[in-house]
Amino acid sequence: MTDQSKIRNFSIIAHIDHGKSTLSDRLIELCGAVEQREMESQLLDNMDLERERGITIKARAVKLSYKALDGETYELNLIDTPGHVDFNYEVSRSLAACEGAVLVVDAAQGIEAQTLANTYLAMEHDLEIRPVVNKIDLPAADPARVKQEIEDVIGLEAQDAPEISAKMGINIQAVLEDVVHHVPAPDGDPKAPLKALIFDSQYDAYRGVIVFFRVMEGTVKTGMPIRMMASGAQYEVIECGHLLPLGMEPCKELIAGEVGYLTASIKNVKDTRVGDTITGVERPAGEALPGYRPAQAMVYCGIYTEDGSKFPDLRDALEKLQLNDASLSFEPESSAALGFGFRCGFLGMLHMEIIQERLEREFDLDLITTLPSVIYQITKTDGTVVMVDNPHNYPDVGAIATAEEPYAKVSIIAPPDYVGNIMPLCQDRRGEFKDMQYLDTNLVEIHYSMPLGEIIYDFFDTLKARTKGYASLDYELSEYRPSELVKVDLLLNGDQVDALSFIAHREKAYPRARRLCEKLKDNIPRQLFEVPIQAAIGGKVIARETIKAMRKDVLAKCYGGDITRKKKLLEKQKEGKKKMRSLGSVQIPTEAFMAVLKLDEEN
Ligand SMILES: Nc1nc2c(ncn2[C@@H]2O[C@H](COP(=O)(O)OP(=O)(O)OP(=O)(O)O)[C@@H](O)[C@H]2O)c(=O)[nH]1
Repeated sequence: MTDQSKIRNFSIIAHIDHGKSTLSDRLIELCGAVEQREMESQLLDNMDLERERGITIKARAVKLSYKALDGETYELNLIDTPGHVDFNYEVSRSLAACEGAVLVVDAAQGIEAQTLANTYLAMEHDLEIRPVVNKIDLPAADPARVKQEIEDVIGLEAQDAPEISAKMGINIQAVLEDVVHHVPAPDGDPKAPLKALIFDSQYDAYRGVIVFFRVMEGTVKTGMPIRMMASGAQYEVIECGHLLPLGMEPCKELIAGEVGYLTASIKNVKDTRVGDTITGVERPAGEALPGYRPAQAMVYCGIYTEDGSKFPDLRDALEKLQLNDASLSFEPESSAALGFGFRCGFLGMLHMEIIQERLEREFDLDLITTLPSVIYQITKTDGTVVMVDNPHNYPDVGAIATAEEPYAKVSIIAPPDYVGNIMPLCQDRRGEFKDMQYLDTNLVEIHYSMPLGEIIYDFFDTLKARTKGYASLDYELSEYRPSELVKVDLLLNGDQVDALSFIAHREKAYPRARRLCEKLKDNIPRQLFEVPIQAAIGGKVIARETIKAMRKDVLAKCYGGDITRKKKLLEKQKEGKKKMRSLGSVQIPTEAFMAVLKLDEEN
């Protein structure tokens, strides 16, 4: 049986680009797990998209076998964490599976925003944090200064922190020695009823869902009947084992403290939610592990294919993605402007972009997406309550008794110097200040209550820009509150374009409507006739732009007196006009349409 005292479970945390992935690779390499030539450049980020965007989307784990200088062999489980606010919950579950964290700090840059934010997260989970100073090969490296900074700013003992170059492979072993000797071994009774924490899962076409977990108490065995405590789903373990860098290694059992995977003919990741507790059916645990939270879609948008006949392909693609992503939701909808498509729900804007990109890239679809929206709660005058995630379904003003929008509890952590930049931003986003407290002399935590609709529009990016990247953000849906909501319709040539309607707070509706009109004007090519662009609330126009008619003399090319040709051309032009009008809308080139929708996300 595995010796618990020889197990070390840890994550690597760092500010972006400080060398987290490079160090992971080096650790894997040093443990002899993978020959260099076999190794993909970055094993832990194993999706193309992740590699290209330089972010880690889903948590992963890998087991390394390390023969330490003390002659003992240790089982090291390196658990990777995603790095964006949309996936904060997954990060928290991954950290909950660890006892320690290696904090990588760039020897030239020193402490940066996410260094602090991630350290704080690790502290919340009571992890043993081990600083490592990376990139000592750089000419600008100043490890002594950076160590002092770690001590002064974070308050972590850092004088003995390993000084390394992950890129050049210098002093990597010191990191492993440090982990082995300072990160505590896991505890937990292997004989207790099973409690295993799910921190990730993945769909595999042949084996069904592969669940990644950390055993907190008890033992997982092949053949054992198990139950997911939150979802209630029951299965029998077909295979369990360890996650090695190049694949899975089955074994008979995994004891408390170990990290591994199991398969059980599970058809859908929905049954194996991140954060859920796996227990045994025969001897179930009394209560689940703390911290489970079902994934909740925060942002919705309509997704359509450019080519309407590709609708079935879009459905197939979404179904496939959903097998692997329990937080993606979708249902069919239709639009007069765009045809048949799906209303999709996401954890946040990044999640939305990732899904859109995967649909386009992995499934070769050309998409049109509508403006993102949150879910509004409308009580009608007849007493019925409707949840509206699509402006198209927004009831008539006359039928609405109260309109409510979702609010979120927002927590921002930043150095005190930036408070002066953060507060006006939150106020501008209709935030309601709650409180502010000093975590230590260098960090404050500010709480706001803010409409979710204001957060999803680039709040995170603006916050980062205003704090030189130093602020970190976390938010959680709290409640619905009455709000002065309006539905704004966009009219082209007098006809409503349903895909461009949006719901907003009255105050924000005007500027947004104006911007949208301007963008439409800039993006729609001139037509043969003048096209008014209007934004209206109810019947009242609140913004207007005009696309001037193309001044093309259609007769210019007709030399001489060929009257039939002239007639034909004039006829064609008229037809053109008619076609546009009789279609009930202006023909907008798809690219222009997308440009308008895309640009608006930035506002
Ligand atoms: N000079 C030097 N460059 C390094 C070292 N370690 C990493 N780098 C470089 O720094 C850049 C970022 O490294 P990554 O390992 O991708 O950083 P990361 O923290 O994983 O970044 P994200 O995955 O985007 O969060 C890459 O270009 C690496 O080659 C080092 O020790 N010395």
